[in-house]
Amino acid sequence: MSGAVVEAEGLGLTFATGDGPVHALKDVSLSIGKGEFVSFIGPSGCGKTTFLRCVAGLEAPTSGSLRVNGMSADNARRARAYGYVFQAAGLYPWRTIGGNIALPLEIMKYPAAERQRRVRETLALVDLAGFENKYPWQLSGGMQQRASIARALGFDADLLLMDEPFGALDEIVRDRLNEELLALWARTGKTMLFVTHSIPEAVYLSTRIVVMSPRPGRISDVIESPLPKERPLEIRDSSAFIEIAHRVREGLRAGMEAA
Ligand SMILES: Nc1ncnc2c1ncn2[C@@H]1O[C@H](COP(=O)(O)OP(=O)(O)OP(=O)(O)O)[C@@H](O)[C@H]1O
Repeated sequence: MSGAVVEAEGLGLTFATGDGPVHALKDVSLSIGKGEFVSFIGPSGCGKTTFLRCVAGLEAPTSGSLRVNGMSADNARRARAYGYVFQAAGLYPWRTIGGNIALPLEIMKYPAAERQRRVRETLALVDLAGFENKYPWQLSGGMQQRASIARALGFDADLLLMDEPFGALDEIVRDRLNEELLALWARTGKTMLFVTHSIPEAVYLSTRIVVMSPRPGRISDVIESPLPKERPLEIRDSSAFIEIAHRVREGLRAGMEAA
């Protein structure tokens, strides 16, 4: 066994639609090791969400193979191998922030005291200590997104799947959350799969950037980041950062031209 957290080999997914087949993914091969921070970037419709949903066992590939934590994606889903964070925070408005974070733990039948402990712990991790009894509408958009990350962290999965979690936020809030997410990643050592449309966000966060292109959705470039693990926001002005951003942009352009 390779020990990879995610191992995709020749992965393909074709949706049968009324207008004919849609090749959402074609021949995607990628191995993601423990503790990596991998971003997926590409134009709308290139299969980023579909790939994440395959890893999550929510979509069944039509060709190739996929292992998550050494098992089928379906079994990994059953074993609750991952936390999933969506673009919209998706908190239940009638539950408090603590109640929202506790919900998956209730479903998994964690005892009340353990639920309480984990709610407190994850809220502290995302810098929301003390907000347990507030309702989602009492929090800003950025705080709600942090609460949804806390919910995904609550049951200690080693793998976090994040689909454009900060896409709807303004740039200043997004910068702050990017910094916090990096700190959280450094503290927890989790494996991150992160979908984004933003080149600076992908370059700032990732140890590896997967550039995708559409029709059919496939990988057009994989970029290893030479940036150090410690990354103050100012690193975005460094020549190393600008160079990687340039390569991502070129990869996106080449992918669009080939499509
Ligand atoms: N359930 C489905 N049935 C049919 N086609 C689908 C389905 N889900 C996705 N697709 C198609 O598959 C392709 C890839 O979609 P996907 O949502 O993975 O792209 P994406 O890169 O995440 O796009 P975006 O950046 O807009 O979120 C698109 O052409 C989409 O229309």
